[in-house]
Amino acid sequence: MTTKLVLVRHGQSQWNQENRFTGWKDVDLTEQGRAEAARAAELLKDAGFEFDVAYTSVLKRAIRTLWTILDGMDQMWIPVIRNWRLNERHYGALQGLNKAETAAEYGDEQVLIWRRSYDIPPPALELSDERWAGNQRVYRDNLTSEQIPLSESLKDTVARFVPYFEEEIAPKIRAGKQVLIVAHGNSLRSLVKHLDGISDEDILKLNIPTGIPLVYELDDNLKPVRDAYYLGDADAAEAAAAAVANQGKA
Ligand SMILES: O=C(O)[C@@H](CO)OP(=O)(O)O
Repeated sequence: MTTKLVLVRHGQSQWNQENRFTGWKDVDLTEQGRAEAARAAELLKDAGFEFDVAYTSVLKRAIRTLWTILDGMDQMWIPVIRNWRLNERHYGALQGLNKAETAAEYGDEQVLIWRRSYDIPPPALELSDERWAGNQRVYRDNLTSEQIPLSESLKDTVARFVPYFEEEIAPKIRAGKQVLIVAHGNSLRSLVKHLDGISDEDILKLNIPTGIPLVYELDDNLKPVRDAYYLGDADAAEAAAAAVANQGKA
């Protein structure tokens, strides 16, 4: 049996627009981001998707994207599960800084390592930093202090998200349920790495554009039976991914 799994990165956020490292900062969608989410709904509706369950993070840019997609598809009734394990990779002390300005200060190469390397985390937050996620009820009440990151590499994101995917989401896909996951650039990179078996080196080159549904067709072992593909205009998706790559240049 082949089952489809759809991944969507949230639409453009306020800090995407301002080109700032975002991570766990809970910024909302821009008008353009809302329009991207509405367009994603159209593409999914036109392709005939009927979802059984949806997963998202506890960050509003992803939640609102999911709401907009389900609203546009008239499938708002399906179960929605929010979990912090789908959150964006924590960007540590870089959260809030402008990416191009950071590249001008530290160099494009260093910013590429912070943004895209597999196992090198950005500089860590101090526990006393007001940006520390433990100051917010959503994390203080639901996570242990060890689970609240001060910074995360992609490897750390894989370690918190992929086991959740395997334990919670994979059984639904194996049972033939049509699953929608709305998450973030780097949390989705960690899942794509897992599904496609991308090496630690090659994952550096992978960029995911905002608001364009990425479709996987998976066999019973959750191996892709063909390359995953973006719905809609493939050239536009490729150009949007290239633009994401360029955000970290001076
Ligand atoms: O800022 C972030 O949290 C992410 C996603 O928006 O950015 P980047 O593409 O630089 O990893």
